[in-house]
Amino acid sequence: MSGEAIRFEGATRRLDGFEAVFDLSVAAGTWLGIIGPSGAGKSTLLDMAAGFSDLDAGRVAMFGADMAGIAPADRPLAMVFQENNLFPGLDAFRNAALGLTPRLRLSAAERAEVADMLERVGLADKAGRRPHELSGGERGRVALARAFLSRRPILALDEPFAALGPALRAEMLALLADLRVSGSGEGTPRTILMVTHHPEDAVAHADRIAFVENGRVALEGPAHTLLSQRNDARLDRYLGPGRGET
Ligand SMILES: Nc1ncnc2c1ncn2[C@@H]1O[C@H](COP(=O)(O)OP(=O)(O)OP(=O)(O)O)[C@@H](O)[C@H]1O
Repeated sequence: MSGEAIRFEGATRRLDGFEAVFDLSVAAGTWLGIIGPSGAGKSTLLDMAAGFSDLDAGRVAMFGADMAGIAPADRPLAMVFQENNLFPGLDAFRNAALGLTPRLRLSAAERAEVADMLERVGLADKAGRRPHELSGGERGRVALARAFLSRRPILALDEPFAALGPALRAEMLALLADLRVSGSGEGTPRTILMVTHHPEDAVAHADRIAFVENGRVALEGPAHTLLSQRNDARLDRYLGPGRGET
């Protein structure tokens, strides 16, 4: 899939004294890291893309189609939250399978597809466990399996691995990088919008980085150069002294 995966055009949300107005274009197949201070509007950006509430002005388009009035479930986007949003009463297999179909009865082919995805995320032997019987990293794996099974071309991740330690976070990011290519069917990598509080994670994995500040995309550019330019006072303030100079 080529072209533009998502475009924000003056996409506006007003919340109790806070106004976010986003203009941003993300090419299909891009991994975009979204960074910025707390309260800058990063989650609001993903929320606008997911369509959980209406815009106050402007528009969001995906693959050229205006998303106004399109329910979250009907958008070509899957969302992964930090809490993973797994159903506590369902085992890992069922939770993952919900990405494929809301039905509980699966065909043999569907069962095989879910089993294959659980294998890929390293949970083949834990398919029967419910979320509370899994570690944080394992729950994250189930959430990723569900997102990839949904076959939606855009994945939006809001601090998905924030609760994990550095080594496990690195492991999960590597898994995401692998699934993004190998788990995409036709060979086109998924487009990823990933909010992170770890700029180094964005540099390590993302193609591009958007720096969000005060409800705007203040800077957007290639991951490897955006943070090292250090010619922007707002970015300097966010990164702190001595960061991003590599
Ligand atoms: N439902 C809401 N009602 C009113 N204000 C809200 C609501 N949700 C978020 N806000 C405000 O909107 C602003 C942006 O919030 P948002 O969660 O998008 O920031 P963020 O960059 O994701 O922050 P963090 O990094 O801390 O998660 C904040 O000032 C927040 O207090």
